[in-house]
Amino acid sequence: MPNSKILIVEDEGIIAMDIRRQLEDFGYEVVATAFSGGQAITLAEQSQPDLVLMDIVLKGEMDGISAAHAISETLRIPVIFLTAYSDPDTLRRAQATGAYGYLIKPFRPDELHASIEVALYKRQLEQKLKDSEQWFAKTLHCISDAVIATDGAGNIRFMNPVAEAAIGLDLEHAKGTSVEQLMTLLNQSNRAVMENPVPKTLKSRQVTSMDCATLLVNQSGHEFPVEDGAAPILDDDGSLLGAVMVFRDISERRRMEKLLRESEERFHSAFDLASIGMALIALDGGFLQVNNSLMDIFGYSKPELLQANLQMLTHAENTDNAMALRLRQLLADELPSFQIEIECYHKIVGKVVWALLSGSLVRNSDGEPQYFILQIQDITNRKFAEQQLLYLANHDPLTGLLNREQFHNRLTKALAAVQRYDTKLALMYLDLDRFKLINDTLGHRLGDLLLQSVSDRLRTSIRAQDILARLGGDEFIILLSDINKIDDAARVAEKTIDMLTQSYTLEGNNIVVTASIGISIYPDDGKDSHTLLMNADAAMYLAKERGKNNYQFYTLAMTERSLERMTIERGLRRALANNELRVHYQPQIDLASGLATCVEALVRWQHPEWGLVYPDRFIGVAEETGLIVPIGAWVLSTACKQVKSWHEHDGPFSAVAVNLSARQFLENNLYQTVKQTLVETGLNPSALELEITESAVMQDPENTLKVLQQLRELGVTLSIDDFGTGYSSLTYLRRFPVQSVKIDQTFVADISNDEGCRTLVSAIIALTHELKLNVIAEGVETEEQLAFLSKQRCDSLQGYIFSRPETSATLENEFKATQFKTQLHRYN
Ligand SMILES: Nc1nc2c(ncn2[C@@H]2O[C@@H]3COP(=O)(O)O[C@H]4[C@@H](O)[C@H](n5cnc6c(=O)[nH]c(N)nc65)O[C@@H]4COP(=O)(O)O[C@H]3[C@H]2O)c(=O)[nH]1
Repeated sequence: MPNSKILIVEDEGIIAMDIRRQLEDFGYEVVATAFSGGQAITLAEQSQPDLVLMDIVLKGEMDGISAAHAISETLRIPVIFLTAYSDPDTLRRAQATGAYGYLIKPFRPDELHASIEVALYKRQLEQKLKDSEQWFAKTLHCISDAVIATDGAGNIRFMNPVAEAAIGLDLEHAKGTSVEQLMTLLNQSNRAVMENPVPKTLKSRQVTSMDCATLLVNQSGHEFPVEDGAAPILDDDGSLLGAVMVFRDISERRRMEKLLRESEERFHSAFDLASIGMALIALDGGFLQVNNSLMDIFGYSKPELLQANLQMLTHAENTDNAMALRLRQLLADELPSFQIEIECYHKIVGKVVWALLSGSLVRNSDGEPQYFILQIQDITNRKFAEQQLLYLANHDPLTGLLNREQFHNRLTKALAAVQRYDTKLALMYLDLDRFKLINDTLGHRLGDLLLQSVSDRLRTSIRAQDILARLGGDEFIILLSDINKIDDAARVAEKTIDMLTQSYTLEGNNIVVTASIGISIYPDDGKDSHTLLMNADAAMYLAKERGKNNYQFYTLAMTERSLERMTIERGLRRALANNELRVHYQPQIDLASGLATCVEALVRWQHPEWGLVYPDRFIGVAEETGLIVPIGAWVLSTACKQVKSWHEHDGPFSAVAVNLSARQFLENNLYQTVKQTLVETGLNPSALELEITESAVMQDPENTLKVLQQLRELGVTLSIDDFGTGYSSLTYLRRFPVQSVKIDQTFVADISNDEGCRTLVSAIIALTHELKLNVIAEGVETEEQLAFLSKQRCDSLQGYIFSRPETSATLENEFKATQFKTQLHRYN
């Protein structure tokens, strides 16, 4: 190894120089020459040679052996002794220093060269071995497994730090001890002592694994699960040198496994016992796992479900659309999870299950899709309740027809659709005539049955594209779509009226009902739902006014009338509050005496702008709106006060006739109002006559009869007004406690020119007298009428011929009853 650095230690200068020369010839570098032991140590320290050539006998206190000892011990530099002495004692001492060679002087240069080369090579091998050992030692230090190496007898030679920690003893103390003494191995399940793998391996020369359920009990009594085993260490020729045992503490792994097991168990029990349905679904839709609730929800057993796929439960369209889309989105990572409500099949054919389905996708650690997790909640009851609520919100509970709000929606939609085409729509507003009467006389139950039967008939009569609704009470509405001509709507209205007027047999009662229909046409009578409905309603009112049981089309005049009606209604409310109402009185003349004792009270409205307004203009609105009730009460009270005042102040009249409208009879407290008025005014009931029209009586004959009887018991006189215009039912005349009948002025007006009318008036007077009732004729204007009525022995007369209705003051001042006496005597 040329260029190796060599230190020469030789106290003989010539010999040292000779050796130097030889060394340099061999190509070595001589770093220094020392002449004593002390100098050798110092120079070795400074020059760090690869080799020291050391003479044993040196001048001074320290010989070469002592110096070599110090150099190899502290500086680990190999030393070759050069000496002339080879006695055994010197050799032994030299050997003890670990010398790399020993050359006896005189030696040949080639001997020196060979000794140096051998020493340097040996030194190099030792260094490599040391490096390798260090490398192994470091590696064993770093690995996380415990490593124990033993000799052939199983005694410890090496332990890495992990093994030291596991055993609870360091290498220094453990070295030489049998591995079996340092650890006990137990079977984890029965705690039986197990054979250590090291002796086993040493015996068998085979690799031995530990049972996986092995517990290691270490020096401190601490025990923990371990795994792995032992392997034999054999040299190149197969001789057994020892065994190496490698093991690891698997407590943490066991703990993790336990946690995982527990977590899986928790998942399984949560999965199996969850109150909502749960399923793991393969990517192709097949069921991988299902829980008990899922089976309950759909009625299938676990095996049935596990052989099936999601499609079996869901409606085809769900699987194709919403649900399939969501699953695809999960796979494409476009959604983290989803929730949808879908309609599913139950095992029982025809049974529907509504499910709230929440889904997510499970991926593995590489992000690859594994399976879907679905949670399925049975929301059938909620869904049905919602549908029920929706149905109730949109339908009339009695008839099942659409209600007002829903009709509005449909109408608005129909209008939006029809605007694109040039077609017409017709709105038929239908109201049953005198339904209240049926309801009140036959009871609400039958009333309801009638409404249901009417609905059924209407339902069957309309076409699929038409819309039928009940607006409330006895009001129905029909939207006829696709009307080409207005006549089409008229035909439907006629047919509807015919169909509805066929009698109904309800719980043994034969009931006949008629209907009034108002029709408005889109776009002629309005372009929006509100206007069309309002106008159909106005037309329906016209149908009512025109005798009911007919249909009317909307006209512009109706709008004007309805505006007027609204103005009057507003005005009347104000009139009551502002005391704008007046009562005028028209005398009634007794034919026999020629005296006027009774007057009829007639209401007027002193309008601040319009002047004096007559009842024909506002009584109808007052009746429709119910304002007639307070107005009627006011007129009654005013009239009673007036007559009372005449009684007290010797006035011209002793009795008054007051009109009552049908609406007042429908109010429950009419009797109380009359009674209280009489009490408050102090008027004798015999001085009060109440006039009711025939039609008012007929609206609710039973109730009217009851009230009339009560009023009669009070002592007031009762009279039938406008007789002859309505039913003219003699049966009622007989049954009702009335004292007089008033022939309607239309008959009186026709007396002069209508023979038939004269006959009718004569018959009414004769029949009424037969029934022992008084007859009064109103609207007497001419002498001819006066003469005829006198001749027919009409009891009393009223009309312009005697006096127009006047204020009480006017009558008090101007009315002269006596002047009629002579006039009447002409006809008596
Ligand atoms: N053409 C003509 N008409 C005559 C003649 N003599 C009297 N009249 C009118 O005939 C109507 C008689 O009253 P009615 O039949 O009860 O008819 C009354 C009555 O039904 C109703 N009415 C008036 N006041 C009240 C009231 O206080 N309450 C109620 N409920 N209705 C009333 O209004 C209707 C109209 O009242 P008015 O306009 O005051 O009209 C009165 C009166 O002015 C005549 O010779 N020729």
